Amino acid sequence: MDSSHMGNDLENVLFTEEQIHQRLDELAQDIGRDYEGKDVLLVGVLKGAILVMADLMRALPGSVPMDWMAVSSYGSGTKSSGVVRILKDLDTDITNKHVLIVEDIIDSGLTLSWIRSNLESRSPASVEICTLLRKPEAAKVEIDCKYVGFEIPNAFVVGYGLDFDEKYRNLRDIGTLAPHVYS
Ligand SMILES: O=P(O)(O)OC[C@H]1O[C@H](OP(=O)(O)OP(=O)(O)O)[C@H](O)[C@@H]1O
Ligand code: HPA
Ligand SMILES: [Mg+2]
Repeated sequence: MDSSHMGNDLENVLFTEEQIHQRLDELAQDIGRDYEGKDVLLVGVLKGAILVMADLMRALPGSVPMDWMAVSSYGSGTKSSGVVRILKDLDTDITNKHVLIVEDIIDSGLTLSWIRSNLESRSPASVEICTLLRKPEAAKVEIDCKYVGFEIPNAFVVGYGLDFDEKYRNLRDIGTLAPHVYS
């Protein structure tokens, strides 16, 4: 195991574990109220959303089922080309179901834009999105996202599920990476 201190690789902590949990609790209250009397299926997007899902679902009232999709952006080799391939599809038939997509971050928006229209083509009762983070300045497509944890500036962030080269996902806080890490 890499024994270096991941926390030292952060330039700035943007959100502590406590702030993240508190915000997810607030979102869970809104979601619980909006879906009162309805069955909702949480759909997480692997892998970044695993911790958002874990904390959000435990803050929701009642029993809430979850399912997962894994997708890969590819094409030019750059991140989020907008060309998306399904690596793992849902196990669940979502026809006539209320679907709430759970994400860690909306950056360009290309990933979620594709996933949303893919899910909408399956005749669900509804599709909404809950994301912990959104970067408004980075948007290449507008996404109608009902539940947003925090809006952040256009900087690369890691921690709480978010990675740089598959590292830092297990950091408890979310922060920006120090330049020495990628130079
Ligand atoms: O709005 P976009 O510009 O499309 O970027 C956002 C997506 O990119 C990241 O996932 P990534 O594809 O890196 O995979 P990961 O979740 O496994 O980290 C993140 O978790 C979002 O799913
Ligand atoms: N950090 C980690 N993964 C990401 C980001 C980010 O800022 N944007 C899209 N995927
Ligand atoms: Mg992701």
